Amino acid sequence: MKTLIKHVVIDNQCQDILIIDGKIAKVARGIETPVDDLINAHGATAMPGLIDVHVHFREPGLTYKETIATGSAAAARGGFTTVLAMPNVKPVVDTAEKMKSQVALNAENGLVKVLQYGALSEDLVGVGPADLQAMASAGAAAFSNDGHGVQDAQTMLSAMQAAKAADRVISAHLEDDTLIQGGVMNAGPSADKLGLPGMTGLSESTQLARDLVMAQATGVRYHVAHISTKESVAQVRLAKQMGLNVTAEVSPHHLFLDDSMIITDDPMFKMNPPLRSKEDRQALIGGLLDGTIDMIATDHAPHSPEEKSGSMHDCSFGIVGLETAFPLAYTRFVKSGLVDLETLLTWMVKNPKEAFDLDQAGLLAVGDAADITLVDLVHPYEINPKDFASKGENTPFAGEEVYGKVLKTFVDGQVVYQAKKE
Ligand SMILES: NC(=O)N[C@@H](CC(=O)O)C(=O)O
Ligand SMILES: [Zn+2]
Ligand SMILES: [Zn+2]
Repeated sequence: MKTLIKHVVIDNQCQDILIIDGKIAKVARGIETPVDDLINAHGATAMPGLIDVHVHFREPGLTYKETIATGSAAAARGGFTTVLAMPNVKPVVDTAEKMKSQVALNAENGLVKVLQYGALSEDLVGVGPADLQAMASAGAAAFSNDGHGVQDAQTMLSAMQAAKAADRVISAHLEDDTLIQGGVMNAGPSADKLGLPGMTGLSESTQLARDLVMAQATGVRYHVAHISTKESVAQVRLAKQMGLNVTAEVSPHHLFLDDSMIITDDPMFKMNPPLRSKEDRQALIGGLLDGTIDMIATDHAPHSPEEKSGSMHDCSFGIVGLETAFPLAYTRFVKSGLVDLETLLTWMVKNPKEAFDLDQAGLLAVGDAADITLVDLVHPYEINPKDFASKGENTPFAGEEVYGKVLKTFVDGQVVYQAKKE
C-alpha cells in the first residue's frame, strides 16, 4: 500500500511524504510516483504524531465517562498518535492477567496506539508492590499508581527495584494523604476568598523528596506525573544535576492557569494536583524552558456532566485535555514567540518517546512509522466542548480562541481523523 501526501510544510519547506506499508519511505519536494492513495495537504503543516504519556480512558468499568474508542478518537482529533493509559479503571490493572486483557482491549478498540500502565500496588491502595515483572511480560509499557500517591515507602522502594529489573519507567502521582486535609483547591488567597478548603503543595514535594532518595538508591527510571509546585521543580533540577534517571511532565492546565484565575466556585477548575499559585506556574514554565521538565502530558481525565456540576466541594477531580493541548500550547508558546514549533514538538513527541522508549512512535524520519499530524497554523478557531470526540466536556478552556487546528491524523499511514470541511 502506497500513499503520497502532497504539499505539506515541514520546517518552513514545502515537501511531499511518501508512505509505503505504514512507514515513511521518502520525504522530499515534488515526489512523482504511482500510488494507491494521493492526498493533497494544500500547504498544511506536517508534524510527527503527538505523544501523551498520561491519559485516562475509563474502560473497563467507568465507560459512562469515556471508552477506549472515544478516548482514542479524542487523541486522534487532538493530533496524538500514541498515548499511555493509566491503570485506574475498574477493576484496576494490577495483575498480569488484567494487563493481558487490557492490552488486548486497547489494541481492539484504540484508534491510535494505546499503551498501558500497570498499577504499582493492588487496587492502587494496597501495601506491598504488585507483580511488576509479570505485568511487564504481559505488555505493561510502564507503571503508575496514578490517582493515588503511594503512602508506604517500602511499597514504593520494592516497586522501584522491580521496575528497574524490568527496565520500565515508574510515573509517580505524588500525594501524601496526611497532608491533604480535605482540600479541593490550592491553599491560598483564592481558596480563602471562595471559602473552599485548601491543600498545600507539601503533599507533593515531601513525597517527591522521599522518592528521589529511593530513585537514586535503586537507579530506577523515575518520572514525575503532573508536576505542579516550584519546590518540585527545584528538586527535579537538583536530581538531574546529581545524575539521577529522572524525568518530569507538566500538564497544559498547570502551565496556562493558576489559582488566581479561579474567581467562582467552578467545577471545571477542580483537578488533582490543583492549579497552584502564579509563582508555581512561572516556575513550571521556567522548568520546561531550561529542560528540568521534559514534556507536556495532558492528564486527560474525562468525567460526566453530573460529576462536574455543582460546587468544587463535592465534584470529581480532573479535566479533559487531549483535544485542547496542542492548540493551547501552540498558541501560548509558539504563536506568542516564546519558543519555536520544533521546541514544542520536543516536549510533545521527542522527549516522551525517548523517556518511555516508545519505539512504535514515529518522528517523520525515513523508516519510521507513518504517524503524522497535519495542522492549520494560520486560521484561529474557538474551543467548543460540543465538538469533542471525547465523552468528557469538562474543560476550563471552552470559548478560548486558539491556533493549531488538527486537520488530519495518520497512524501507521492510515487516516484516523479528518476535520470536517467548514
Ligand atoms: N487528575 C485528576 O484530577 N484526576 C485523575 C486522577 C489523577 O490524575 O490523579 C482521574 O483519574 O480522574
Ligand atoms: Zn495523578
Ligand atoms: Zn492522571
